[in-house]
Order: sequence, then structure tokens, then C-alpha cells
Amino acid sequence: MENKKRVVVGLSGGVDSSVAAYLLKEQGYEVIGMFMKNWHDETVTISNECPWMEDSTDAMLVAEKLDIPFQAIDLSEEYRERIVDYMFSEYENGRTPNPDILCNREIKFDIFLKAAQKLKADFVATGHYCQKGEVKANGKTVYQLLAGADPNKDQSYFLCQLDQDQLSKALFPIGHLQKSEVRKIAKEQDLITADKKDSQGLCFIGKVRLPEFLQQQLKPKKGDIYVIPENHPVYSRSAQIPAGIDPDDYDQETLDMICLPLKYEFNQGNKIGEHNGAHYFTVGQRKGLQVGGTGKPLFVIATDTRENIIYTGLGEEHPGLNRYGLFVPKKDIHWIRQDLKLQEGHNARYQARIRYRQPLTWATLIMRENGLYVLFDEPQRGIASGQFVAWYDGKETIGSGVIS
Ligand SMILES: Nc1ncnc2c1ncn2[C@@H]1O[C@H](COP(=O)(O)OP(=O)(O)OP(=O)(O)O)[C@@H](O)[C@H]1O
Repeated sequence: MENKKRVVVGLSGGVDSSVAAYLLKEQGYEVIGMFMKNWHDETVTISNECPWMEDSTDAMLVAEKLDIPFQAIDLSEEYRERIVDYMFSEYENGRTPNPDILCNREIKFDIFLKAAQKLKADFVATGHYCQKGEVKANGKTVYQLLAGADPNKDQSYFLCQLDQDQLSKALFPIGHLQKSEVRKIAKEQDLITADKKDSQGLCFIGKVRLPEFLQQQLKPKKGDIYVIPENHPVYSRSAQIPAGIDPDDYDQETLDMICLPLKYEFNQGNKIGEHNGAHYFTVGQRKGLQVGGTGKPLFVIATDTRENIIYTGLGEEHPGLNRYGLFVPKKDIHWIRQDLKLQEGHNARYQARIRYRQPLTWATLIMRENGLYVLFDEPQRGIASGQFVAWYDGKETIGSGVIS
């Protein structure tokens, strides 16, 4: 008899990974369930809300029900080093990190994958809503990261930093299903996770609230909130894409103006209130400013963590909030499809997004010596440095990068 391929499936104690494990078993794989503990207890007890104990018990019960071996591993040290510390340092520097994307690249498809390989696994599987494809390029197999079939659940954005090696070892057994179908299978198989509520992203923001989390390490620091008028000269050239220019013909100054973060000075605006620490805030944020009586809603358009100043704009249409371009420095550009990598001096049209579940927008990608300029056809709300931009050809994620 042919040797069965061995798969370690990440069992989170949720319904998606439970059904992923069930389907793999049905398909004839030799399946091992593995739960990872990501959080140190002291980090968790702050809000008493990260129920990893309950989750790991659920994961174990699912494994028992499916009659597959089960292991729990403690990755909390690695998680702290690679995700938690990065979160703090990014916020401290006024950037907006995405822990879910990092967790996939650094933990699930790196450390967790290596732990699986120690168990002689051929693959690692997760309950992500995305799919894997394959094409041939220059005679070689190239793996594709494709959207999940359920448009409301597509999680491919969270995997936009995976590389070919990681993808070659990944399986996404529920990616072709709708969420409702996944729940139905879980019910039919009498899995105890069938009715469990969805987690929001990873164990992070959903379970440990972000402001509470940040306050563990970033101390409050009173500072000023300024409001920048809409007609400020800084927007005269930065707030739109000049019509009729061929992407090959953009001069560097114009690109920088449209795509680099705008620099504000406090004397450009009026003081409108105070905050308790610029490092708690992110571009696009509306809640938590606690400035009343402004008529139109107030949005963060920039933070200066060095000077501890928050710059805001009034109204959803403020040009500081809605920008056409962004920039990814050379070292932060990642191509899943290496074979489609843009060469310096070239440009291409792709669809792109800067956050999970955001509808895709057409954009022109312009590769220059220092990095990648992304010019959207429509202005994008709240582009923040540290966020990931991902670009797509239809359902396929082609590449991604960290916004400068
Ligand atoms: N603590 C964990 N241990 C093992 N695998 C995990 C863990 N957390 C997440 N995963 C894996 O990553 C996938 C995506 O995680 P995410 O937190 O986005 O969960 P989800 O989409 O709500 O899925 P689920 O319903 O399985 O929890 C999960 O389906 C699971 O395979």
C-alpha cells in the first residue's frame, strides 16, 4: 500500500480548523492535530479574556472525536519575541503593525511548521479561508496563493507574506467552502466546536483589547492634538494624481509627493485638544480622541511619536486622510510570485488592498531604484505606515509589502 502523506493541522479549538482536520482525514491523509499556546499567562490575565485553556481543551476533544493524535506546544516565548515585541516597538515608533500577517509568516508557517517537520510531516494545514494553486513558470512549479471561495471570509490577505517554500508545504482544506458549509459539516460530524463563535483575527485584538495591551508597555504621555485645515498648501500637489501622465514619465519628486507620508509641523494647524500618548493612535482612527463639539467627525491623519503630537483632520473627505499613493521601501517588498517580480524602471497594473476585507482597488505599481510606488485609481482612507499592502491578479495574491 502506498505510504500515506502525513499532515500536522493547526487545531485552534475553533470550528474552521476542526473541519479542516476532519476533511484531511476523509481525504486519506495521516493527520496529527497540534495546538500552540502563544500567550504568556501574565500577558493574558490582564483582561482575563484569552481563553487558551478552553481552546486547547476544545482542540483536544476534537482530535479525540476524530481519532487523531494530538499535541500541544508552547510557543509563547517565540511569539513574544517575534510578534509581541514587534507590536510594541512598531506602535512606539508611530507605525501600525499587523500581527496576524506576522504570525502566519513567523509562527504558523515557520516555527510551527518546523515543529511539524520534526514529526516527519509532509504538510502543515490550517483552517484559513484561502486556496493554493499551481502553475508552471520557466519549467518550474510555482505555487499560487488564491482567495477563499467565500467572499466574506477570504483570508488570503493574512498570508500575503508567505514565500514559495512555505506555500509548498501548506494545505488549506476548507478554502473551497463557504463558512455556512463548514458549520454544517461540523454539525453533521457532531464536533463540539460547531457553534463556537468566530475569533476576530488571531488571539490578539479580538481577545486582548488593543488599548489595554499597549498600555502594558507604552506609558501614557500627555501631548497635543492639532487640526490641519483642508486647504493647507501641503495638499496642493500631494492630494491627487496628475491626469494624463504615463507611469514611465513620473518624475521622482511627484511620486514622492503623492506616495510618501506627509510631514506636518505643529505650527501648520490649530491645537484642538490633548491626548494621552501619540503611540496609542493610528492613522484613520476616529475613536478615542475625546475631542467634542467639532461638528464633523475628527480623524487622525498623522502621528509624530517623537514630538508626541497627533495631527487630525475634520470630516471623511479630508485630503490628509484620503491619499492616492503609498511607498514600499526596497527591502520590504515581497513577491509570492517571484516569476512576476517587477524590475526597476518597470510598472504594472494590479488590484490592491491595504487591509483585511477591504474591496480591491486598481492601482499602478511603479518600481524605482529605492522601492515600489503604488498609485491607486481611487483615494485610500487611512494609509498608515507599518501596514501591509498586498497586490492581486484577480483571485491570486502576487506580492505584498510594508508601507513606509
Ligand atoms: N492556537 C492555535 N493552535 C494551532 N493552530 C492555530 C491556533 N490559532 C490559529 N491556528 C490555525 O490558524 C488558522 C487561522 O487562525 P484564525 O485565528 O484566523 O482562526 P479562525 O479563522 O477563526 O479559525 P478557527 O475557527 O479554526 O479558529 C486556524 O484555522 C488554525 O488552523
